[in-house]
Amino acid sequence: MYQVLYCLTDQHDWRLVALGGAVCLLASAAAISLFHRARAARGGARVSWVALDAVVAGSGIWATHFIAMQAYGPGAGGAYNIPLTVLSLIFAIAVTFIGLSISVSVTRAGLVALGGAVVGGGVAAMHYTGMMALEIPAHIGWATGTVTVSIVLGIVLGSFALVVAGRRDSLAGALGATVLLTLAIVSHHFTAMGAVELRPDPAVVISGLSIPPASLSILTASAAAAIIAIALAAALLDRRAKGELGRQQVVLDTALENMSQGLCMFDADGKIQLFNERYAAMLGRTDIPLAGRLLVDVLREEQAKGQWQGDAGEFFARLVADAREGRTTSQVVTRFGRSIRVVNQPMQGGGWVATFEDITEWLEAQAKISHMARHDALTNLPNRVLFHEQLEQGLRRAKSGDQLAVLCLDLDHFKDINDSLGHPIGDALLKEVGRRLKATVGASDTVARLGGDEFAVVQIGRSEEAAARALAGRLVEVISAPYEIDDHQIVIGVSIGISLSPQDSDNPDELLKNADLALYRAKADGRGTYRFFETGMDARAQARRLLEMDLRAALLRDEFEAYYQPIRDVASGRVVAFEALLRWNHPQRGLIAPINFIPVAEETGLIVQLGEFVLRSACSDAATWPDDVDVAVNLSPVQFKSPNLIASVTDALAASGLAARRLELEITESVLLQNSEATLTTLHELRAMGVRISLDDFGTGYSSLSYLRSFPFDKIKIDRSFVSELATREDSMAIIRAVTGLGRSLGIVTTAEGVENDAQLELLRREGCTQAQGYLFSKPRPASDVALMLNRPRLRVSA
Ligand SMILES: Nc1nc2c(ncn2[C@@H]2O[C@H](COP(=O)(O)O[C@H]3[C@@H](O)[C@H](n4cnc5c(=O)[nH]c(N)nc54)O[C@@H]3COP(=O)(O)O)[C@@H](O)[C@H]2O)c(=O)[nH]1
Repeated sequence: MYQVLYCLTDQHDWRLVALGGAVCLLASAAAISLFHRARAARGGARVSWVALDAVVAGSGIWATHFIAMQAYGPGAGGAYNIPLTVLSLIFAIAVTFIGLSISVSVTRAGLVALGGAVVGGGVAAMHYTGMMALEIPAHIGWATGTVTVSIVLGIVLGSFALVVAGRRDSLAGALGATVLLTLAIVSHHFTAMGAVELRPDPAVVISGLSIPPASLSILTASAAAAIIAIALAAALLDRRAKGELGRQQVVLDTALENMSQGLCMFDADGKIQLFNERYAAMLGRTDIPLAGRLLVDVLREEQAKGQWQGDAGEFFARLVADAREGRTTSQVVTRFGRSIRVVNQPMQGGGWVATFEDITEWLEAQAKISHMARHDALTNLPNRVLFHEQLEQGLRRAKSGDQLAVLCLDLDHFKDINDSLGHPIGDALLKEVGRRLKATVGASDTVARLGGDEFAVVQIGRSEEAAARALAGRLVEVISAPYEIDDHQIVIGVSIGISLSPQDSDNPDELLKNADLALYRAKADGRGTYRFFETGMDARAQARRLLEMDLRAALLRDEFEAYYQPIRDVASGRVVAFEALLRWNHPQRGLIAPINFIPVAEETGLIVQLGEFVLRSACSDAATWPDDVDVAVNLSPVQFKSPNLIASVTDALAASGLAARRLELEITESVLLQNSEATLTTLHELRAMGVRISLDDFGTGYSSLSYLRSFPFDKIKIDRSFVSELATREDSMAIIRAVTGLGRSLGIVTTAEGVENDAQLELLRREGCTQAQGYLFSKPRPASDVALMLNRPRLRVSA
């Protein structure tokens, strides 16, 4: 120690020592600044920063050494061996590069210190190589102990310098590290100089390959200038980088605080490094200190306040482990009644970023969409999709011995209500029907709206046939009870088809199809009732579907033809009219009678087209007949629902040129049964055109006499069932007598249908019946036979 002090005070020029110290401080400051830049960079950029740092630090150590050597009195007369001097600079730079490379790339303090120790070792390597370059007329010896101390000082202080520098990039840290690195270099140098033992010897010759002190002064001054330049450049770069960093920080902060998600960044230990306000607000952590705290501590604090439940330690350990093993996790948690999706994304180099998204509204929208996809918007009942699922579930869950019933419901004539009262009333009616259905079925039964006016029910139990029968009866009753909607009194019936599982099928689609077939039967049987599925319904429905397809094709292929049957005046025997009767010339099945296709044509609405065809044909054929022969055309009740009826009659008359008075339209009582106000208006309009109206099949309905009062018919046609029983049944005779009497007193023509023999004709003549029609005169025949039928009173040849 004394030796070192003596060396410093007595053997050195203090002005140059101060200069060396200043150069060393400057070089150390630049080296530490560059060290921070290198630590912040990655890959190739980091290597460049480390290399520049090594040049600055190595040159600084080297320049400090040689400036200090200029201050060293005993060495003043000497020179410096050039190769060793250069080698000392190379050692300084190379060893420093190795040490810095280690410290820059690691985080553990021990390893950072190891890098610092290597830098300290580089200082020593440079110093002693530089000392070997010194050529003076003396022998240089070394005090081993002091040499060791000098090396240890360089290594230890070098380690501390880089550990402090590596801890954080702050001004205090940078200053501390700069001072420590300066101390490492300076303390090593002067301790090492204290170890020098000179034995003067004039015989020692200075080699030719040496550099004189004056030249060395220039060299060290250049090195110092270079260090100052590099230090200034580094400082500038540092300032710029920090400025850029600051701007980026502002941008990052703005982005963080304006994002809709909450964000929190944790280091590898689970300590909160960064978070935004949204995160704190979303998790209700605004009043808890968060920055720099372990998440587990935050959770425990919340737990104490009753704001967090669970095992905080276990939860935290799992998060840390997931991040360590690179697992991204995602879950939805509920906080303060809100649903929050949390995603924990591990980061490279340890730690994780957690993002928090409030998905409450999104989940609600999802639930709404899913509800809408499976429910009917009008009634809020399950729709066909959900009904199918529930039916499948019911079938799966049904225990052995359980039975399941599917009831398909269709409102009777709902379309009429929609058409006459408008859709808002129709909608309100459907809603009320849905409500009544729900109120009537059992708690475990399912009600659905399959579309339009179709509803369905699934019933599960042990004796389902009896239960289904009881429920169907109740439903018919409940749905048929009057409705009061917007001051309208509405009455509507319902038809129900029922299929049972397992007997009818255990397949949901089959069960629905079978219930549908049974529903079709319920409608065909007069509506307002229920029917169970029976085997064979399927075949009948299939046949009906085929017939419907066939009918449509037949219309396109023009396979229909109007036949005519004469109607004779009973008194004179003259043909007064022909009744047009439709026939289907089927290419395979031959001539088909209307009884076999009119009902299907009526159900499908095809009767409208067929009726128009008969009207057109009848009018154009009749226009070619004698002027005193009329034509009668049958009108179906379905044609009265078509808004085109008047137009098609007008068109048929106009197109044929037939006088309206020669056209007779035959309607049955069932026409008057439906929406009678509108029907009567149409009948009056037809009548006003000059067309005559007959009441067909008289006597087969329920209230024939009251219908005679409701419209002034031109003709009553007595059904052939009375005529055929004339000879055998007294009451038939009485009815014919009553009707002909009624006709006479009301001034209405009466026509007896189905006259097959002279006896029947004779009786009718006696009772005063006006006209007769039947096989006695002729069967219905094609238009080409009209002339024949006009000329021959009897034409018994079959048609
Ligand atoms: N809406 C329309 N309905 C039509 C049309 N064409 C026919 N029809 C209706 O089809 C039903 C069956 O008609 P059809 O098989 O032609 O039978 C008619 C006559 O052949 C039959 N008739 C006549 N005389 C006798 C007889 O002496 N014996 C006997 N067993 N049958 C006889 O009666 C049918 C005519 O009846 P009606 O119409 O009541 O005068 C039938 O209900 C037709 O109305 C059409 O174009 N449109």
